[in-house]
Amino acid sequence: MASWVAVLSVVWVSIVIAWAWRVLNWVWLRPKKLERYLREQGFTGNSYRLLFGDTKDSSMMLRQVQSKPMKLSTSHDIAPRVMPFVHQTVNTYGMNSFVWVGPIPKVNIMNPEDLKEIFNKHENIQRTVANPIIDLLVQGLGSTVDEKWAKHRKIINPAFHLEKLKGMLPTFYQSCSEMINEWERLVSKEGSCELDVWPCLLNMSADVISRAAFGSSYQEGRKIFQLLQQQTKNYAAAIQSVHIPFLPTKHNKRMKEINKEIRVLLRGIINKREEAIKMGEASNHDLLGILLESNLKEIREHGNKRNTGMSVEDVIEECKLFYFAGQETTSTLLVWAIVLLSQNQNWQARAREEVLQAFGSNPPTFDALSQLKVVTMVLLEVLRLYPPGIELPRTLRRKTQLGKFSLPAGIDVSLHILLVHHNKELWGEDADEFKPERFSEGVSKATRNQFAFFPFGAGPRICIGQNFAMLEAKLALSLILQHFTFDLSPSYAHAPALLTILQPQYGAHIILSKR
Ligand code: HEM
Repeated sequence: MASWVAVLSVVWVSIVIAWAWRVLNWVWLRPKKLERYLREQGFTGNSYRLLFGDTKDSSMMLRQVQSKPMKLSTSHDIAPRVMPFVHQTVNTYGMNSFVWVGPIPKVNIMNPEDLKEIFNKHENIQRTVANPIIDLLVQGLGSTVDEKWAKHRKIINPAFHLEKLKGMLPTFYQSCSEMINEWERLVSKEGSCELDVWPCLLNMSADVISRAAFGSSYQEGRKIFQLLQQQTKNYAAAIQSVHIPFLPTKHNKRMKEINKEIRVLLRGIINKREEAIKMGEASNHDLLGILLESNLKEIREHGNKRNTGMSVEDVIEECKLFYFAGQETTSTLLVWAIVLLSQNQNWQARAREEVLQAFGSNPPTFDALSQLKVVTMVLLEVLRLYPPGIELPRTLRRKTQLGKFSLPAGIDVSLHILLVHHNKELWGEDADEFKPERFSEGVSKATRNQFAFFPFGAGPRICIGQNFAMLEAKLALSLILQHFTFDLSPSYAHAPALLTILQPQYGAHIILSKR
C-alpha cells in the first residue's frame, strides 16, 4: 500500500513539475528566448513584460484615442487613432520592430519585398488563429490550408469568374435599388434629409450577398444571414466575458440552437439544389448553384473517391464564409467612399458626370460599369486610405528566410496594409491625402511598380471576392450618384476605428439631397 502511495506521489509531483515547466516556458523562457533571437537579427521593440507584454499599454492607448473623434482635414493620417500602439512602436523603433501580444512577439512587416515573399510562400506561413472560438462561428476557405485549401479554392473559383458575376448583376441591382427607393422616400418631402448611411449600407450588402449566394432561395438565405448576425453578437459577447463553452448556460444553449437552426436551413437549401442539378434544372446563376455544379463536376472527373469534391458540411461552411467575408468589407468601402466624396465635392461632381454620361438615368450595365474610370480611381483611393482590413496576421509554420532575416517557426508576423498604404516613402509626401488621380494610369503606375497596395491581400490566397466587391461597390456608388448629391452633416464625427474591420465608430451622418 505504502509503495502505491509513493508511486502515485511521484507521478503526481512529476505532472505538477511538467505543468509548472510548461507554464514557465510559456510565460517567460520562450518569450525571452524569442526576444534574444529577434534582437540578434536586428529587430527592436519593448523588453518583454511578464505575461501581458505590451497588451495593457496597447489597450489603454486605444481606449484613450478612441474616446473622441478626430479632426477631419485634408490629411487622412488615421493610423494614430486606429492602431496607436503599433504606430508608436514603428515611429520609435523603425520598420524592423515587434510588439508583444501577451507572451507572443509579433513582428511588423512593411517592407514591399518582404511582403511579396510572405504572400508567395503561403505554404510556410498561415493565417494566425487569433481566437479558436471563431472556428465555431465560421470555417471555410479562409481557415483551411494545404491540399484542402487548394481543392476548395479550385471548386469555388468559378463562382467568382467575371461572366458569372455578369449574370448576378440584376440581383445586385435589385438590392441596391431597394436602398435607393427607400432614400428617395426619405428625401421626397423636403428635398433633402439627414441620414446615417452606415446601417443602410450594411443592410444593403447583406441583401446583395443573400441574393447572390442563394438566388431563388433568397428568403431562406436572408433568414440564415440574420441568424449568423445574431450569432456573431453572441460570440462577441462570449469572448468579452469568461466563457466556458460546454456549460449548459442559457447563453450557450441559445448559441447551440442557433447553430442547429442555421445548419438545418442550409442543409435544406443545399439538398434541394443538388436534386435540381441532378435533374438537369438550371442553377439560377447564384454562388451556391455554381459552387455545387463545380463540385459535382470535380466529383465526376475524379470519380467518387474519398476526399474528392466538397462534403455538404464543407459547402455549409463556405456559404457562411461568403456572408462574413463579403458583407461588412464591401459596406465599409462604400461608407468611406461616401464620406470622402462628401468632403471632396469636386470629385463627387466628376464621378457623377462620368456616371451620367455612361448611363444617363438608365440602370447601369455590366460593360459600362467595367469602363468607369473616375469611379474606379475613387474606389481604389478609398481602399488605399481606408482599407477595410488594416493588417493581415500570419504565423510561420516553418523556419523562414525573409530577405536578410531568418525567422523561427511559430513566430507571428503582421502584414500592415494600413501603414504601407500611408507610407510617405512609397507614396510620396501627399500619402495621407485623398488624390484619386494617382490611380489614373492604374495600380502599377500609382505604386511605381512597388508592392505597396494590397487591400485584397495578394498571392495565391488573394481575396476570391474582389471582383464581386468592386462590381457591387461600383454599382451602388453609381446609383447613389445618379439619384442624389450628398454632403457631410454637421453632426458627422470622423472616427475611423477597428471594430471587426475599419468602420466609422459613430456612423456616417450625411445630408442627402435629391438631384
Ligand atoms: C471591399 C471588399 C473586400 C475586401 C477589402 C476584402 C479583403 C480580403 C483580404 C485582405 C483577404 C485576404 C486575407 C488574408 O490573406 O489573410 C480576403 C480573403 C477572402 N475574401 Fe475578401 N474582401 C472583400 C470582399 C469579399 C467578398 C465580397 C467575398 C465573397 C463574397 C470575399 C471572400 C473572401 C474569401 C473567401 C477569402 C479567403 C480566400 C482564401 O483564403 O483563399 N471577400 N479578402
